[in-house]
Amino acid sequence: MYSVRKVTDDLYWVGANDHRLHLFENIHPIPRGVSYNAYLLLDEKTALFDTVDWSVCRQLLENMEYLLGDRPLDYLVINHMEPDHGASIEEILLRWPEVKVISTEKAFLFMRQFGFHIDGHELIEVKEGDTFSFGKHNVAFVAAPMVHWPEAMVTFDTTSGALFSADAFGSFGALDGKLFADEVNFDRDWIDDARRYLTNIVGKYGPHIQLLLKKAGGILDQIKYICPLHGPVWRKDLGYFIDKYDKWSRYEPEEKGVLIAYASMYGNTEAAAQALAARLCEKGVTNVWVYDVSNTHVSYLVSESFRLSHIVLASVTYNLGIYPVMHDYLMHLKGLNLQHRTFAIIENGSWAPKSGDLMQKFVDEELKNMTVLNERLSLASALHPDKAAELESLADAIVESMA
Ligand SMILES: Cc1cc2nc3c(=O)[nH]c(=O)nc-3n(C[C@H](O)[C@H](O)[C@H](O)COP(=O)(O)O)c2cc1C
Repeated sequence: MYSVRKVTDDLYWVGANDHRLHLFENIHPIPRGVSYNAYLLLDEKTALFDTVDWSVCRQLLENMEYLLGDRPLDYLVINHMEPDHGASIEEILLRWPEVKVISTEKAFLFMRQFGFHIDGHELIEVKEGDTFSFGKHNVAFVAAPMVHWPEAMVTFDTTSGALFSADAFGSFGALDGKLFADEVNFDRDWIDDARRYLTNIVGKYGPHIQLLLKKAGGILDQIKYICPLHGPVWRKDLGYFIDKYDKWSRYEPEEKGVLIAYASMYGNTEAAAQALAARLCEKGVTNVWVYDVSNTHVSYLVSESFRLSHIVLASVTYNLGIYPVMHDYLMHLKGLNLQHRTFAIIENGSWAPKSGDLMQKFVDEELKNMTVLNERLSLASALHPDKAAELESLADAIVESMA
């Protein structure tokens, strides 16, 4: 059975939702599922913008057959050919052998690399600034390299103001009937998954997102809809989400607040993390979030690190090193290029505490544009009352640095 939503009079969402996949890219948990969005334009010519993951191809086909009726599919526009969107390309070509495929040179190369049989079909290679007409609707193609793959482009419908934004402006989370961001409480129910999606998946390519935002900036007043490949479509309050993207891609925190990430085996470092959280709240800083790195998936830690201005690393020493799970979290921050945060350190060890120096070295040498506060809390096995003054000065230093 078809399941489509109308975006405009002649543009339809023909994608599908997936609640079965546990790990997006086989790494990021998606407890709220995910949507694969594709859009069908019924103009004088018909055009499908992107396809869907293979797991939901059947739904895409039913949606298209319903809307097309006796009409042929004239064009397939591929903005992004990563398999969660491109996997159904070949099926579309098999069912509509006359369809002409519009995409970038690199995307065609990737299609061949992935083994799609595209040759023998009419391929229309486009690049930055090229335009095309489907009848009433004229579109312009805009290169979006590394948002999130090098072949990516976005397509702007200059007639309707719809921006087919590929992976940009996407989010984890299945739509479950609600297509538009204004049909949900986005700021309450979606923003965390949108941030987790963007920061973990494209976080490394902030400058490339900035480039795309600059291009979009020139036509901001003409953009009426943002149609991403995952998550809700935007037709109201576009500035809210564009502003979030701007912050994330400039590595600026959204909020003044403290993330306390602790690594603890027997609970003593955890107790110190809790004591610090309590002291901070006592001093009026209540935007404090405490996470155990061992039972929090790193994608959430990354997302929270992008949200908040301050990060406290509290780790036991483990075989003269940083606790491995904490080290993994730090490696993710490095890989995703996070910058402009203030760090504080709590270390623990029973015979040769090293984690403090090592975490400091990591932040200083492996991350960019970070500040580490001088005050450090160093524990020999457990936090005792004789450390109250050190704890206090660490809390004070954090509060002062937030002013
Ligand atoms: C496998 C293992 C390796 C450890 N390596 C060190 C070490 O190199 N140096 C050290 O001072 N303590 C080491 N410790 C001890 C813990 O870091 C220490 O007991 C710490 O206080 C535990 O804090 P927690 O209660 O938060 O787990 C090690 C403990 C384990 C289990």
